[in-house]
Amino acid sequence: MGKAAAFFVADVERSFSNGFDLKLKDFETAVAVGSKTYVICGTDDPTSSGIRILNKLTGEWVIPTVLGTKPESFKGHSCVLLNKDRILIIKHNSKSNESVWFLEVDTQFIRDQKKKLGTEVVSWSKGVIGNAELPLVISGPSGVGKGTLINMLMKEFPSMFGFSVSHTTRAPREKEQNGVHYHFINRDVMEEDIRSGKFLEFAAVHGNLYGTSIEAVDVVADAGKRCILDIDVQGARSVRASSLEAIFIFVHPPSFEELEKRLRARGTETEEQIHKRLRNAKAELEQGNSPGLFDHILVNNDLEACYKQLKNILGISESMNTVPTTPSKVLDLPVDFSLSQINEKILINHGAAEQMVLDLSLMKGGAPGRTRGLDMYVFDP
Ligand SMILES: Nc1nc2c(ncn2[C@@H]2O[C@H](COP(=O)(O)OP(=O)(O)O)[C@@H](O)[C@H]2O)c(=O)[nH]1
Ligand SMILES: Nc1ncnc2c1ncn2[C@@H]1O[C@H](COP(=O)(O)OP(=O)(O)O)[C@@H](O)[C@H]1O
Repeated sequence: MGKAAAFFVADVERSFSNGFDLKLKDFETAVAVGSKTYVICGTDDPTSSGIRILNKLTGEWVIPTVLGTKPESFKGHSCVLLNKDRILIIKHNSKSNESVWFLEVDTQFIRDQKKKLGTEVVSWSKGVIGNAELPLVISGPSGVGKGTLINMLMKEFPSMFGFSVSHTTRAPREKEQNGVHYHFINRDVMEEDIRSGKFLEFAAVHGNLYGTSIEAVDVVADAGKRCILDIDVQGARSVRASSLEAIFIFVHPPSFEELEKRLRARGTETEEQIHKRLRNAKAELEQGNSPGLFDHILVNNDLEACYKQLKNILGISESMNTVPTTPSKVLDLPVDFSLSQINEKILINHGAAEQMVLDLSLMKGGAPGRTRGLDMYVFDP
């Protein structure tokens, strides 16, 4: 999404919508979007999806498929419809670093998912104050050294980077731990999860299914870290085509012979698996060079030199061991407030002389990732 356009004025409904009784409970809000009314549930009930939709033409209620990681603890909140495609939700009595959420109802991502899933779909996207660093997608043939480079980065900068733990149907290697290296999963379950829209991308690689769940990326972002995805070229292509912005890096071996040597020396695959990986490596190397897919190509010849180059691309130096961006000041949001808007600014009205403002003019990103570039500050008129 580019720069946000002028906002559509919020249409927050009370108890009735087009003559239908919405039966709103405590902490529930209703927002009209075209011929539908979205009721956002205010409870923490884990059995509830939290969202129900009234079709105002037929009076029918639908429980949509809800994608993305939903906010924890969700009681008092205020909301506003933006651009007719997403509902901005600000939690009452919360801290500014976890108060802003978007429920996407008609963005491109939602329209694509509706087509794919054949159901009503909404998706949560957390709002981030400031500019969270873009996720990093690292691809390259098996044995080229992706895992080694990623481990070096995570070891040197543990507070800066987090690994997106993929799901796979392949069997664990001896030293691999479930939930750390991969979520090892049965094929039937993974296929069902793919059908229900849990995956940002997935691909069949070397005869197994691999995929990145939306949650895997959200977990890292929620820990305030920059997410690293180790995925194959098909996966990188899918992410490139999605609305998740990222930096794409392809790791190239110095030669095919060296790749084979590393793969054998690693000693984690059978001879048959090594052959399959080497066969696939040829195609991957060709695709890695395809124009427009990768932002950077790294040749992993000397490991230390390659690692240094990777850090240069990421703009980090030896002396950095904290999050590179200056963290924004965390503000306390009042127990109760209402929202109004002036162009791309949302005013948080709570009766005090000083006013809180959420500035959306540099808003970017959105589901299946976070919504970044927001600013929140106190304004004393
Ligand atoms: N598309 C996609 N590829 C993945 C994912 N996770 C891992 N891969 C890729 O699957 C391939 C095989 O990974 P793995 O079995 O760990 O073997 P290795 O590459 O030899 O270490 C690699 O190219 C990974 O980048 C994922 O979530 N999605
Ligand atoms: N630049 C390098 N020179 C020599 N060996 C390397 C280099 N980079 C990685 N390796 C080794 O090659 C093997 C494969 O690396 P790994 O990180 O597992 O690859 P990938 O994750 O891409 O499959 C490992 O045994 C690793 O120690």
